Amino acid sequence: SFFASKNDPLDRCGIYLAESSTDHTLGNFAGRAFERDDSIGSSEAIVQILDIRHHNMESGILIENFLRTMWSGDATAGSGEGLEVVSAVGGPSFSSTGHVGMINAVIYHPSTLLRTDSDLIASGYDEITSPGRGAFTMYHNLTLLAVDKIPAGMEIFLDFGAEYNNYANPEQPNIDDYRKMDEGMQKMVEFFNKHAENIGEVAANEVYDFMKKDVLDLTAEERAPAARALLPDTYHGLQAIIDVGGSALYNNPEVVKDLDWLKMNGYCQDNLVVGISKIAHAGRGAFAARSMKRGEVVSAMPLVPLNNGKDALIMIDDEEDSEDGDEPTQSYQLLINYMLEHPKSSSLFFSAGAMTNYINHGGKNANVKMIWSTKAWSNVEGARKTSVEELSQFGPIDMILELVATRPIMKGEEVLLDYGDRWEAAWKEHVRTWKAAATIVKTAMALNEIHHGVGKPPYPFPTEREMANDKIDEMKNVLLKCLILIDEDKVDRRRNQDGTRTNVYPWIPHPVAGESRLKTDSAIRGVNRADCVIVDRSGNEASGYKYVVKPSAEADAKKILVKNVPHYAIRYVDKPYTNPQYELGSFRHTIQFPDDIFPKAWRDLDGVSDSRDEL
Ligand SMILES: C[S@@+](CC[C@H](N)C(=O)[O-])C[C@H]1O[C@@H](n2cnc3c(N)ncnc32)[C@H](O)[C@@H]1O
Repeated sequence: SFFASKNDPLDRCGIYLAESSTDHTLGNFAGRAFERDDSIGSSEAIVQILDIRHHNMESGILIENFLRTMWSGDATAGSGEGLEVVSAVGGPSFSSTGHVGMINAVIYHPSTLLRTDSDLIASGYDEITSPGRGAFTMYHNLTLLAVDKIPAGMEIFLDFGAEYNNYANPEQPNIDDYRKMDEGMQKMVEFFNKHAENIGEVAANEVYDFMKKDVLDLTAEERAPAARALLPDTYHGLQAIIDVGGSALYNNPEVVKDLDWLKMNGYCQDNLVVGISKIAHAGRGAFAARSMKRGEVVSAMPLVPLNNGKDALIMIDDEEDSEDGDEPTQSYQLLINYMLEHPKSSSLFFSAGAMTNYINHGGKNANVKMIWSTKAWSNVEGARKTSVEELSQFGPIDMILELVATRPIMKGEEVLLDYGDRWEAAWKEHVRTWKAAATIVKTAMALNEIHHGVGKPPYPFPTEREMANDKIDEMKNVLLKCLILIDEDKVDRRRNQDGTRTNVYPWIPHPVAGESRLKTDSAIRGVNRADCVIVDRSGNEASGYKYVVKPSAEADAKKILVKNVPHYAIRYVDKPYTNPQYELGSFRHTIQFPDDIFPKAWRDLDGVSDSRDEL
């Protein structure tokens, strides 16, 4: 099962949170070696924040510092939820840094797009009748993907795109300089091993200098200075660089930390795995990946403050017809259910811990509690003395809460926190008064389950022509998305009856081997995710289904077809603004920040603000 096995890699921590080697900012470090295309860490929850800039156009609330710590909806497969989607995530996807020379991982949007919800549905969750409808996120399974070999102890560096502003800087080696020079050095070592003895030391050094100056100037052109800086003084130094794992690691030894140091000074980021909560209607939950002792840190939660948070998370429905003079309807973003609140503070706090966003309310059955971090590399004391208005001077590295076990936790046990009495009362009231809408419209989750249910045979997607008319109403809230990368070199040009031509490209799998840039682009920026229409289908249940699709996002859609698209690369997604998380009447409540640890300096309200719970 999920948790079993003696030499389970889960028994060793796979990734640690600590201070980055690059700056006073958070970083993540490999707890073991990773191969290219391995996934790193656990599968995170994603909370999609919708049109937040639009909803704050008139509020005057400063939200940019908060948003800067979030991903764009493109990176998490959520950009189709609305006009502007920003994604709140925790864990290594949140707390890793970037580096122009040493990108070794990407946030991998197909992991989320291709998620399944069979476990949730099998647990008895009924999306129509559950009072949990719209109260927890439907986005999960976000993972990091290694795009390079990563030695144990090395910092995880993500491609944020922004590093590429520095990509052309000739003073600074970039990822391709490192890679090409490593290849070159390998060849040089082979050359000198073979010939140095015969030609003698003087001639060998002359050859080396010739390669280093003239050959490099000719081949690396404007990258020559950056590339040359990576080469040792004499050819004798080449082998040592190859031996440590290449020029990037040789020139930046500080990016690899000692595993014992990490164990002592870092926070393990994969102590928790996701599963279906044991609590009815709660959705997913966090479960212990390994047994933990009382007092042990289960996970760390770096906090991101959002000033005037409750107001900033209000959505105003300005589409609604207000002819009758009614005020436009207001509701809260789903994110509020994932935020910490203290009644005496105007600030809310997003906790970006590894898997901590999955932790449910356990009331008296809670087995973890929050305490402040005392790590030497953090400056919690400084942040705690600063007023909420000034808090943005501090990064999440200085606002770390530890979730510690209040009793021994067994491997496989659900980890639960006490959200507070007011939360519990609000949830009880919600369950008492909640009524299911009479809806026959299915969500993407329900439809994907038909075609991709785990443990069920694949059920074919209908072609455009086969789409039954009586299904159209039921399907009106969803769109088809295909993961598409095409092999441009293998185009097949067909002449149509009307004289036009159609280009038919073969589909290629992703992740793709080869060029790093294409790989990171398609992984994180959603460039291989397109609206699509199914034109034809072949295969059967036993052999699997293959499709011919029309990528309708292409301007020239009519004239492009993609063939051999496998069944798994096709998914339904919800149309904008139809996900249950936007429905009025969905449960909304913050998590209580424990009073005994809430800093005095952050208390800027008088505290009689319970009425703010209601909109
Ligand atoms: C921070 S999230 C916890 C993770 C969430 N279960 C998920 O699947 O993403 C908080 C939300 O989880 C659900 N939840 C947490 N504890 C619960 C409980 N004891 N009973 C019912 N729902 C709960 C509620 O929908 C709440 O708004």
